[in-house]
Amino acid sequence: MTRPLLGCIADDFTGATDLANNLVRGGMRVVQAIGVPDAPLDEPADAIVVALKSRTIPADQAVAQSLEALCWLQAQGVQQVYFKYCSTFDSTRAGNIGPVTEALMDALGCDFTIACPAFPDNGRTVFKGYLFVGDELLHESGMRNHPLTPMTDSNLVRVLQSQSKGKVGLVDYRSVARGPAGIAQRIEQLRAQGVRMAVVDATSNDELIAAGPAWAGLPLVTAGSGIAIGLPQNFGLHAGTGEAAQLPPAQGLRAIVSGSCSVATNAQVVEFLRSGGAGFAIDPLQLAAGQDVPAQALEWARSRLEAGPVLVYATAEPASVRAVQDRLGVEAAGALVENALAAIAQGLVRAGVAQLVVAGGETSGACVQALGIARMRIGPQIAPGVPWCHARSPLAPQGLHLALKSGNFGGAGFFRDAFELLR
Ligand SMILES: Nc1ncnc2c1ncn2[C@@H]1O[C@H](COP(=O)(O)OP(=O)(O)O)[C@@H](O)[C@H]1O
Ligand SMILES: O=C(O)[C@@H](O)C(=O)COP(=O)(O)O
Repeated sequence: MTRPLLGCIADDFTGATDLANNLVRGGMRVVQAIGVPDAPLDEPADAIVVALKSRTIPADQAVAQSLEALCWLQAQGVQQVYFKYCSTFDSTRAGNIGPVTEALMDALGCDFTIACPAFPDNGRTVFKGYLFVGDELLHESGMRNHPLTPMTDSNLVRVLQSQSKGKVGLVDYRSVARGPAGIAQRIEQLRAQGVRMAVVDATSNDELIAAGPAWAGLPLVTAGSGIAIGLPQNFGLHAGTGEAAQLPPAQGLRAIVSGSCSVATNAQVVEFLRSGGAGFAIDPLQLAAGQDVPAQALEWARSRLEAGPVLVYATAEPASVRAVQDRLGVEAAGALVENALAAIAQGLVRAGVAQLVVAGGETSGACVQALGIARMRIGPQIAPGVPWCHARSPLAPQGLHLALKSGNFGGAGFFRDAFELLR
């Protein structure tokens, strides 16, 4: 069996399918594992993505889990390691991008790496070290109100430096415009200045593809999913050489579980309800008061599932999220809602749902773990960064289709578009 070339560690589950999707589109055969597998890889793959739920946990735990993933990936013989985080650089004050990056560098004996969240297909661009989300700077975008990782500084050199011991620098757009030779020259300058990590400017797919060869010699790259489109060429693979898995035909009932409070998800929920979709809103304060909200949601869903996709959502606008957090605390509110949505996802699958969209990275982590899924196959793309996947679960031995939607990905009609693609 061929050895995998690229070993990836993703800090959340939507991010993992996003990266796997871009690698597949770039020509790689990809295996996506949920958590660190307890056995060696048993199928041919060019890349393996290990999905962790480590974005918002304490930094020391994120480091420990990432190092465990690294160890397993090294045992599979990977040649390069890719630490995948969010294209909006989602982090807490403590990290975890800086601490995990530095721990991986130390373990790999690597003295330099890059940090590039650019994902132009979804409007994430980096210019002079500043991250833009569409036409807005990161700190002016909806990300300033994220329930768990509010992003209030758009200067990524400053953000990464605040989480890191080593020195952070910038490979700016002028060097990137000169292609791999210009980038190599800039990296040498930065190394001479004692810089260990460099944010990389990138504003287009063309730049990311052209820059790809510049990363070939790095044992570790850290990024959103964007740079993945430039990596397969380093291993002699190109778009069109691999293909998205042919997923089995879709069967079973359809549902959406949404715990994302991001701007795009709020618009998607509004649009689904506006167009006549059936929705059940979860009130976190009722959960906190001990009401069996999951049972109520499942009771509500059971009579509606035959008629078409149902939506169960905790998605809310920032003011309402803040009010809940003020009452319950940020972490407690997040965990309460995630656990409830995970129990609902389990109940829905037990009730015959086999086409499930989950909106939100932390939410997806909680749901996929609750479904006992170990591995996912990547299928066709619904929207940039969001593929349909297929997985086996002890609750659905025949398998189920899953789409893990990152909070800010997808247009307003995403939920209906997703099911339409499976028809
Ligand atoms: N109404 C709500 N009030 C407070 N917290 C909420 C509410 N709805 C969802 N949450 C929490 O907000 C977080 C959203 O994060 P996540 O699922 O990663 O979404 P995104 O992909 O948009 O970042 C989760 O921890 C979720 O449980
Ligand atoms: O890179 C991205 O933006 C996504 O792949 C991602 O990580 C999304 O995280 P959530 O918005 O928390 O789903």
